[in-house]
Amino acid sequence: MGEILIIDDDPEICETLESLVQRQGHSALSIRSLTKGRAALEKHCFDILFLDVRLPDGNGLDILPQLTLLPKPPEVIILTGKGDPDGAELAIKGGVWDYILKPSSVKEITLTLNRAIRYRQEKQGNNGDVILATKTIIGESSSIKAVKRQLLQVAKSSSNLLITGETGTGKEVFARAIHDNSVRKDHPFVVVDCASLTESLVESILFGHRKGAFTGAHQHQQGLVKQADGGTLFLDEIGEMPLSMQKSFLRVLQERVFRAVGDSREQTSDFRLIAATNRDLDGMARDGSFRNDLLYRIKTMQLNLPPLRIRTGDIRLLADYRVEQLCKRYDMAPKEINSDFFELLEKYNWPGNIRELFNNIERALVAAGVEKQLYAMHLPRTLRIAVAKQQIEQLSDQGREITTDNDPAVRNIRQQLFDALFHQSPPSMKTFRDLTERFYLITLIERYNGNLTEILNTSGLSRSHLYSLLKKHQLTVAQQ
Ligand SMILES: Nc1ncnc2c1ncn2[C@@H]1O[C@H](COP(=O)(O)OP(=O)(O)OP(=O)(O)O)[C@@H](O)[C@H]1O
Repeated sequence: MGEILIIDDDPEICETLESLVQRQGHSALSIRSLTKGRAALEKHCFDILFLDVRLPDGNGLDILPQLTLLPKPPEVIILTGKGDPDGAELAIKGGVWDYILKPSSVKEITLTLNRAIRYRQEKQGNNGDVILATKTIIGESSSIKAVKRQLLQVAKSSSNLLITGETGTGKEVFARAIHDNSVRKDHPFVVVDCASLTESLVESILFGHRKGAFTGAHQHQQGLVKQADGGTLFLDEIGEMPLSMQKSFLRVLQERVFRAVGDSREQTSDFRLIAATNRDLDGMARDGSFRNDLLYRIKTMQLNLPPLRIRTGDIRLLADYRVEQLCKRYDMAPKEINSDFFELLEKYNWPGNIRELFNNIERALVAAGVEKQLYAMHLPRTLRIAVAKQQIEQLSDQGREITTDNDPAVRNIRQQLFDALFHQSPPSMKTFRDLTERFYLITLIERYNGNLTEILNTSGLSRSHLYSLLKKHQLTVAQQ
């Protein structure tokens, strides 16, 4: 049995909550103001606190810092109204357990309350410590540290969660870590890849089917939603879920009730939903390709993962981790990583993020074979060319103001590009010609400091030909 405190100035809400709480076998105390609520919390230890945001003598959220000072702070469930859209966000940032939007169904409040009580009991059996199992989440940059802190917060709650981030940023890794750090960790973590669901089979895969429900349904089949009962249902790439399915899924989310294909009985499943996407769901909702009401439901809480290019400081850690992991997996002797290997990795902008980084490292390891050290030259040629091109682009942009022919960076990059081009199979004639044409022009512009007459004399090009080449390579001749 738990002890529940309700702080809300609305007598009707207090009454409803009190009777609901008591029906679940807990004791309840209602208080109508913030000041009296503070006093009650000082005097007595409560397990759960239902807290209204707008109170006659202040904002309910202001009480949160005081709670952290209590020896055994209660789990907080915020009661927030529709007119207070920031309430939920502030509440989550303040580290509360969950929030309920007023008015809410009795079922929804009961579910939230029961989860909070269950969490509380487990936590007490645990001395109150939550151990963050993030061994698989590598990174020490400030942006990843901030997301790890949020991970700890959202793992405490059972609210629906949307993880956003570019492809390969680790959305599934985070979803698993949240599950592993939650009270549901001993129950299944079920992954649904929405991109691979075909419209005809989607209902049966998610909700299951009865024997004979359709041609080919030779036996009863349990769906993924039921398999996630007690655990976490992870909907990967939710933006790909067919519109027809979004409607049925919304009902499951609201009521946690569903019907298997060909079955007249309803079944229940108590799962925590985590959805992930690299698409702009708000934009999709605006143009009608994603249901607004479903979006509103799934993004009760949100976690946004940073792209690798804004946390280049983590690249070394990730590379070390991956090399060690692969050496163990393939039973290879540990390899040392040369600094030029890291330097090259740090120069690339990684549109495919950590997945792309890991793939390239694996290819380098294969290329290195039994060699003890990993060098930049072991990295795939395509990557080295991309880095060289990227740098030349940067330099030629800057070149209008700063580069000189003696700039070691320019020479170094050219060398890198030629090494990269001829290290394995040579490029096509056209690629090679385009690249060398570009270097040639950049070199002339630098050498003659943008003096058009000298560039024309040396190159032997006609003025119109030179201009068309400059246009092709997006270069300009500017005197310094
Ligand atoms: N912080 C991290 N530490 C270690 N490995 C990571 C981290 N983040 C991602 N990875 C690894 O990167 C790869 C891609 O991760 P994951 O599949 O979770 O990305 P994703 O964002 O779900 O990708 P997609 O959008 O394409 O589904 C996996 O091999 C994963 O183990």
